[in-house]
Amino acid sequence: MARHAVEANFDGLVGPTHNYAGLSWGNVASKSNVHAVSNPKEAALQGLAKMKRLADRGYVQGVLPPHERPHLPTLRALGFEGTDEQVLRAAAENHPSILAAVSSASTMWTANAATVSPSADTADHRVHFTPANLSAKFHRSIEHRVTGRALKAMFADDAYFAHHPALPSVSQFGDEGAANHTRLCNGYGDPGVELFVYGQVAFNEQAPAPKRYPARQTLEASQAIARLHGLTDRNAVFAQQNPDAIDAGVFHNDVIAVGNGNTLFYHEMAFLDEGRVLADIRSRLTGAELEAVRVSRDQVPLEDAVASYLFNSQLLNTPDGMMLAVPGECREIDSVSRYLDDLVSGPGPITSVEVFDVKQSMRNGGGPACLRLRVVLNDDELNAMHPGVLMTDALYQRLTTWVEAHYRDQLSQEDLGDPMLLEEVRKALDELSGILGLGSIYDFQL
Ligand SMILES: NCCC[C@H](NC(=O)CCC(=O)O)C(=O)O
Repeated sequence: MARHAVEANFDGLVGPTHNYAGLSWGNVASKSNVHAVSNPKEAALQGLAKMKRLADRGYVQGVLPPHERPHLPTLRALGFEGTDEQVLRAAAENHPSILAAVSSASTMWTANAATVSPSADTADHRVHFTPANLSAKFHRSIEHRVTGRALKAMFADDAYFAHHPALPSVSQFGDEGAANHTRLCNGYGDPGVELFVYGQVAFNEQAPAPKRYPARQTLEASQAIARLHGLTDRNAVFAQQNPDAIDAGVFHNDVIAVGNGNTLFYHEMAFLDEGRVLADIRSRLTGAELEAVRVSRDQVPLEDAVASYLFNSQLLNTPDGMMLAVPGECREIDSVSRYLDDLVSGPGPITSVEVFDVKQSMRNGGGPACLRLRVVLNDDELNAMHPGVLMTDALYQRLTTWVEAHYRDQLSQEDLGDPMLLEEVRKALDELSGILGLGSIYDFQL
């Protein structure tokens, strides 16, 4: 008999240095908003409002803390010396691009924090976590150590939870975490099928690959994660992303597909070999029939899918079907808005659509799905995890007050070298570790 389990969603709390630095070549929004002035306070409040709304609807909602940025240990490792102020000044004056990279609040996109396999799928029946090395982008490659610490603090009991270090940080093992990983299942507590989507085969130069933009995830990385998590051919499927989609700005699979339960919602351009992917899932899925909700180019052109982030939505169970939690931009693009109206009035599994305003994050290429890490937990595992990070009315109030007290309402590239900003961040994060009860996870606290 399957255990009762829930899908808990852990959203990344937006950090106080949220800014638009244009760091992600291949991510259209990041490039087109380069050097716009950001509003970190609004960004964090938008994220908290999303978490609160979903928690109020009865979903298990948690929060992952932001990291210390600018990250002084990285600047020191790159040879910047002296007091913190001197290090910051030297970086700001001589290497503003490096300072921007170590100042990114990119840990908000927790779909890239880790890959998580639920205990119903793994050989040792524990929940397995591997933080993503994010080696494709320097600003993101510095996330995994602190992410690993936070995940260990939240899921500490090794009777239930297994933590692996990130894969080797080289392009051959480029790993972007759950953004390229979807689980199909009957009930959450039933054994499922884990779909790993990769952009490129690293050790075969002849294999199909994008021409314009980088493929961030390799097959070899996905296979390594599956091995580490104790998955087998019976419950893991590996599928190549369509290289043309990557070249059109689909830098992660979660920009073009999302799955929940027995349903895979995807664009026809998502996979290199769509027929094989569906057949591989169907032959492994037990207890349920796969519902493939396919969106054609005629319904939604690929560029509209990328601009609206239609597929970067959360697909959530409701009492009478499934709800698609979409970013506001989906209602601003005609083809997408029309498609959504048809979708919910049709016979398929997706029965409602709700709009979430995460514009500050969207302008860096992060929609509702990028902002959350899914962790399927059975009742014992939910009881065993650290409860201080789970969203309640009280935690929402505390975090909102905390953001109001510590965050700026505008931030430009010039502000990143301000020593006051670093001080504000450390003070805020020190207080936050207390609020969340996670202990010391930041370098400045060790
Ligand atoms: N899953 C969504 C990730 C978005 C993220 N954007 C960024 O890092 C842009 C940051 C900037 O350009 O300032 C990325 O591309 O990895």
